[in-house]
Amino acid sequence: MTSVIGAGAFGTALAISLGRAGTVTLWARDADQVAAMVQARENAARLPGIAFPDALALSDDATALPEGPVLLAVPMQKLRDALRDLPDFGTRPLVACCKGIELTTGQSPTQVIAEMRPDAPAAILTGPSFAQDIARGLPTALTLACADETTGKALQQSLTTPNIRVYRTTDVPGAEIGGAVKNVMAIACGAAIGAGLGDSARAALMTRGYAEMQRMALALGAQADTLAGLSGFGDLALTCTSDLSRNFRFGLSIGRGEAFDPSVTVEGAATARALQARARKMQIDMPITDAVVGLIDGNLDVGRAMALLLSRPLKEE
Ligand SMILES: NC(=O)C1=CN([C@@H]2O[C@H](COP(=O)(O)OP(=O)(O)OC[C@H]3O[C@@H](n4cnc5c(N)ncnc54)[C@H](O)[C@@H]3O)[C@@H](O)[C@H]2O)C=CC1
Ligand SMILES: O=C(CO)COP(=O)(O)O
Repeated sequence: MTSVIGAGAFGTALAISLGRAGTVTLWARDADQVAAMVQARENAARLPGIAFPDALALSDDATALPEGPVLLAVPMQKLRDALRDLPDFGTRPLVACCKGIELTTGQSPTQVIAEMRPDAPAAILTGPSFAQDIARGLPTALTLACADETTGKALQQSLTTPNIRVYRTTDVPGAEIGGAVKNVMAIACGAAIGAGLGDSARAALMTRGYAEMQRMALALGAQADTLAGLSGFGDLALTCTSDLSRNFRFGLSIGRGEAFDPSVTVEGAATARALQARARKMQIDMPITDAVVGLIDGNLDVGRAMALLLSRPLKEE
């Protein structure tokens, strides 16, 4: 039986979808939140109005989760803390359900898992999907990346539901870099739209952002096909074009000069910094990522960032 750690938007949505297909346990660290969800049979904070299926069990006791894979649906920058606090799940597969790069170490989700739980097979579930869409039963397609093919195949089976079609790859770096970089590009696109620079500018940022994603991923040994798939191009397309994306909305607020609620999970903010540091170390050119860091730090405004990007030396595409 699958367990989901973290009753935020994504963890709850996955548990709802899995619970419509079979049994699942959703764990949250906050006993009061669990009690409220047991009572209401919904996650009123994150997905109000979407009823839990009967086969979704709730728990605040991570030592009592049933056998089976464990999905880790906590933000990237909290993954290490969560694993530090959680019990040892032995050799059960641990599936990261977060997107980004750890700021303090430059590590990807599965690298953090491998360091914290060396005995557990590590995988990542990523790709274009809004929690609201998954929870409402709308069709979605995701990528499950696992270096071990046998484990990956078993996870692909157990994570497929009536509305989630799971594709599989062994190209873990490709899937992870796609999911990390697309959030940074969504901030850039949001900032451009927020500042009134138009859809043509957005298309340019998406395309050149894809080039940055490719440069970093290929340098890490990823396959180009992975980046053209759901976890790369697919998620870039979704996140850079939808107001449902928190990264895009964060960018919008920068472009409009408005405040943004700091409690909202915006993975691209810390990840932009982490990617910039890694790119510099690897001598990879990532000018849009640099611009996003400048925007977040307040060292650049959107007009100046765009002017810098447009005045770079002319080159072949
Ligand atoms: N919301 C969405 O539509 C999607 C989110 N994701 C990814 O899922 C990940 C999580 O995002 P959301 O669920 O949307 O965020 P969220 O902000 O809704 O929820 C995060 C949850 O993690 C829990 N948490 C934080 N630190 C923890 C710790 N140390 N131990 C245990 N639990 C902890 C929080 O209590 C909260 O319930 C992100 O990496 C995001 O990119 C992926 C696809 C879709
Ligand atoms: O990852 C997502 C869609 O695939 C969710 O995007 P946001 O984190 O920007 O809301």
